[in-house]
Amino acid sequence: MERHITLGEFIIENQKDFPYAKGELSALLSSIRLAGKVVNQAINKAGLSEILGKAGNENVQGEDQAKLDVMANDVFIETLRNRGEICGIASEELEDYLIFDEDMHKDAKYIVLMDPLDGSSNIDVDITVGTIFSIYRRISKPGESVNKEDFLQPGENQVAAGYIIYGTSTILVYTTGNGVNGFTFDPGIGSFFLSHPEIKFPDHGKIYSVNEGNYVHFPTGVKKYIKWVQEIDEKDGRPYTSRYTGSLVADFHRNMLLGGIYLYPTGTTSPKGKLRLLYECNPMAFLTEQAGGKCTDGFTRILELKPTELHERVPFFCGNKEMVEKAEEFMRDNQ
Ligand SMILES: O=P(O)(O)OC[C@H]1O[C@](O)(COP(=O)(O)O)[C@@H](O)[C@@H]1O
Ligand SMILES: [Mg+2]
Ligand SMILES: [Mg+2]
Repeated sequence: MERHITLGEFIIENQKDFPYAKGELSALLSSIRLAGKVVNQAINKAGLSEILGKAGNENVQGEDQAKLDVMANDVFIETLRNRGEICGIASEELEDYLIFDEDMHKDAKYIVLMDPLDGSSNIDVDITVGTIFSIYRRISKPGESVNKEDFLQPGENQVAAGYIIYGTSTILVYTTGNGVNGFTFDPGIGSFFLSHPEIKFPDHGKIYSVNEGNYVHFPTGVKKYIKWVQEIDEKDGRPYTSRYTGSLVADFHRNMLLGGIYLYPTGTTSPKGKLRLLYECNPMAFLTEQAGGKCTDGFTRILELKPTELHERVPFFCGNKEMVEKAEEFMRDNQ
């Protein structure tokens, strides 16, 4: 039987593809893998522990934090703090970015931005959730103190991005700009193995993912696009199928494998949309483009947007190129 290579072997083997390869990025990816295992274990037995339910405080987004949001945030921060590959981190669950100023971090070249637990509304009801991460080289010089500019870089500066999906199986999917690969966790062995090599969006998609409960609040362009996908047209396989889990990672993963579009547009209740540019949209946009798809805010390429705030939100149109271009057409024609 063909032996699946482990994530560790793959990271080392592909280190050469990375211009600055000295092993720090490989070590950083391994740290994320380690923290992911710890969070995965907690999620798998969440119902048997005190980890379900709300933590009793609000995060900077004004959302009630789930205990698992806090736990996952702590696990990733402490794992990365103890391993020295990064000089700072920003998270959905932290108001401001965190500088690691211990000596072992001073010369570290990378920073991480992350959504420790994505799909929080699904935690207590056992529906798939995830972790999203985005990695940049710092702009400030090693030895200097980390500053806001290090975190407010456009998405096209990312050196790596990915997610861990805690679903029927746990899969870590990432890119360093050389394609997208997925690794399934084997709990019996305790390792991630290459299971989804060189993931590409299929040529055509037939799935649309949007919270139609917000339909009345959507811009005209989105309303017309949704009506269009629901019309009958055998030639291009409409009506499309509606699939929406409430977890970005789960909807994105399905749509990347099967072909589809995920939309979180602006709305009268969320004038800038809901998803956060730095640790939700940028990493998914990097993966999307590496997998042959397209990702915009309805008009502009997500990866070209210049961030101004850590937790800023942007409208998000992501998926098969032709599907996103069709949605953009409706947005342009109905401005
Ligand atoms: O419930 P809504 O408004 O449709 O929003 C669902 C979206 O919000 C999110 O839950 C936001 O992420 P967090 O759970 O990390 O806050 C996405 O995963 C999901 O796609
Ligand atoms: Mg999220
Ligand atoms: Mg989250």
